[in-house]
Amino acid sequence: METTPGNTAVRVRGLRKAYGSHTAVDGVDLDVRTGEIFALLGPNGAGKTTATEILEGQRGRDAGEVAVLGEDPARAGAAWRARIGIVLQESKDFAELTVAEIVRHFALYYPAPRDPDEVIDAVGLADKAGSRTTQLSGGQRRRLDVALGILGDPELLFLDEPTTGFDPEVRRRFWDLIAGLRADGTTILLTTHYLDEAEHLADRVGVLAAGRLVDVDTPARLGGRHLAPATVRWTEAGAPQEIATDAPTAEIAALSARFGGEVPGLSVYRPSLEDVYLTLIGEAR
Ligand SMILES: Nc1ncnc2c1ncn2[C@@H]1O[C@H](COP(=O)(O)OP(=O)(O)OP(=O)(O)O)[C@@H](O)[C@H]1O
Repeated sequence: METTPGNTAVRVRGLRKAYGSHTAVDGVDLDVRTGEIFALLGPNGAGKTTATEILEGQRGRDAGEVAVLGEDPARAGAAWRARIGIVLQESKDFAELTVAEIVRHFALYYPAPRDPDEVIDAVGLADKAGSRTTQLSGGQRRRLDVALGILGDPELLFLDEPTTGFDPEVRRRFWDLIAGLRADGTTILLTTHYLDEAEHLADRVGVLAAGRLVDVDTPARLGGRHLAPATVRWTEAGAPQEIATDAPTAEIAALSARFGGEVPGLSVYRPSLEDVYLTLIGEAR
């Protein structure tokens, strides 16, 4: 089976989609490389869900070229569908079934599924295998969604806001699970509103604003973040002081020499991913 031309899992050129007079996706070019975690960021209504649903083959497009695992999702069939995994924002409802029953049932839909018990274990639900979904917490429901998304052993996994409502510890464990999937070779396209999640997980991020992709880069370089000066702050004569500098270490050494050791209230600040993200979407308005 053909995987991907030039190690590209997703290739999009000139993608356009309008709902009536409203253009939701407005000429997007995007490449997701095989084996990477790519995070799509953007404010509410930016077009993330529309774009990903087109890539998943769940929504038609008005214009543009799209290749996902080498095939056009608008025309691809069941064999292609078995190579992708999808975790939607909303959980499905399976009130009367247990976790194990659901996972075993859905395994029947795939030509070469992963072992259901191993998948339940991988998402940390082994001790809930006999529980009905109504007895699960929100975070546990989300883990079941992910279990179903990875059950077919997909080459490409779509994760739509996977950790909404998770407590911090569960989020960390979930991140480990996602990083483990990447380590196993799964390509992951993630949409999220959590900048720390993108920073922790993503190899590259793309920022979508009003249907246009305004920047694509690593979390460290997005929006020229790596080039931005650092701000050194300290307290002197009871008043806060600050200086923007490309050489914070030299500034601190000079300050330390001047104070004869410890510099009161010393901190070094660099723009966070959230800072550059907010600047990028502000400029796009
Ligand atoms: N089925 C639809 N019919 C009409 N307009 C739609 C439809 N789906 C989405 N839209 C509009 O298209 C735009 C993009 O929506 P989309 O759901 O793709 O954004 P999003 O980036 O996923 O937002 P969020 O972060 O809130 O999930 C929005 O203005 C939305 O109102």
